[in-house]
Formats: sequence, structure tokens, C-alpha cells
Amino acid sequence: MAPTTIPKHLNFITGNANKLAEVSAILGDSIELRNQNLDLVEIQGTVEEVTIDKCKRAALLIQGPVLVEDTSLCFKAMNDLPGPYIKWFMLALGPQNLHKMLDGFDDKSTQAVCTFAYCEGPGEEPIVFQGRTDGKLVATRGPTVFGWDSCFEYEGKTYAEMDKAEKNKISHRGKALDKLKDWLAGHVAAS
Ligand SMILES: O=P(O)(O)OP(=O)(O)OP(=O)(O)OC[C@H]1O[C@@H](n2cnc3c(O)ncnc32)[C@H](O)[C@@H]1O
Ligand SMILES: [Mg+2]
Repeated sequence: MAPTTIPKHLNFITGNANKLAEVSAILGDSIELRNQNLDLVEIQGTVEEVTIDKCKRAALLIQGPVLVEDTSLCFKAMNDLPGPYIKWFMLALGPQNLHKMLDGFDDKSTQAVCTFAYCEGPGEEPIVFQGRTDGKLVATRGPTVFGWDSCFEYEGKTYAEMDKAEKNKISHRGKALDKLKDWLAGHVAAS
């Protein structure tokens, strides 16, 4: 069952400093954000299954409330692969070569999906907040600071060619966090 109270802070479990910076900027003053870096096993499955499992593992390790996030990049021509496995393709290919995965396909449509899960503690069912942004996979343009930002084009610009505020406004992560913020606003903070 979905929790009815929220803590005064969120403990965001991630080892990705770029993610953390964006989440912190988007949440702003709406809630205190804390961070722990745990090495969590990521299972195979749908985006939701991967994130929910990751959340349960984190809650068990921390023995308390946790927020986790998993990001997918879904190529339409590949029936949504690599999806949650994009991290391993990025590590293998890098931003210079990622676009070559779709060289044999005319359709470069790509969806960025961000899935957050919040769990009150071990044994509790996680609640999911998801955001999706449609774009195209392109040859790298712009700084290669964050993952596939330079390979994902939205309305003529890659994420890497946008300033942070511009990206956060239309990004998969921004949309998912809008839902999290709405949820936080509708619940009573625990003392
Ligand atoms: O500790 P966690 O939170 O799991 O962090 P991670 O880096 O392992 O992240 P994921 O498992 O969600 O894998 C997603 C991959 O996509 C990359 N990524 C995530 N969000 C991105 C964004 O907004 N723009 C570009 N690349 C992104 C990220 O660097 C990874 O290579
Ligand atoms: Mg990960």
C-alpha cells in the first residue's frame, strides 16, 4: 500500500553525481535531499521492475526510507532496447559511437525514460514516479559530461547543447520529479 506520510528528507541512493546534481536542482527547496552511494544489483526486466527491485534492495540495506532512480534509453527501431541496459552500451561505446547502433535503421526515434521509486522501509511496497521525453538518437553534439546527453536530440538541440535549466524543464527526469513533487505536496510530513 502507498505510504500516507513522508519523511522530512529524502535519502536518494545513487552513485551518479550528474543525476544527483539534477535531482537537487529540480527539487530545490521543496524537500531536503540527502545522498548515499550504495552498490545495488540491477536485475533484468522492465524499467519498472528494475527500479522497484532496486528500491527494495536499497530499503533493506539502509533499513529505512529510500528514493532510487533508474534511467532508460529506448530505441523505437529496436523495440525499446537497450532500455534499462543503456548504461552498459554507453560504457562499451561511449558518446562518440552510441548513434552507430541505429546506423542500419531509418527510424532514429528514441525515448528517454526516468523512473523514480520511493519506499518507506523494508517490506513496504515502493511507489513509482515516471517521466518520458521523446527525441532522436544523433551523432554526438555538445559537451560529453553526462552519459548520452550529447546523443539525445529534443526539438533540434541535444540535451548537452541545452543549459541545465532548459534540460530540466523538458527532460524525462524533470517530468518524473514533477510527479514526485505533486505527491510530496499532497502528503503530510512525518515529525
Ligand atoms: O547509481 P545509479 O543511480 O543506478 O546510477 P547509474 O549511473 O548506474 O544510472 P542507471 O543505472 O540509471 O543507468 C543509466 C545510464 O544512463 C545515463 N544517464 C542517466 N540519466 C541521464 C541523462 O539525463 N542524460 C544522459 N545520460 C543519462 C547514466 O550515466 C547511465 O549510463
Ligand atoms: Mg545503476
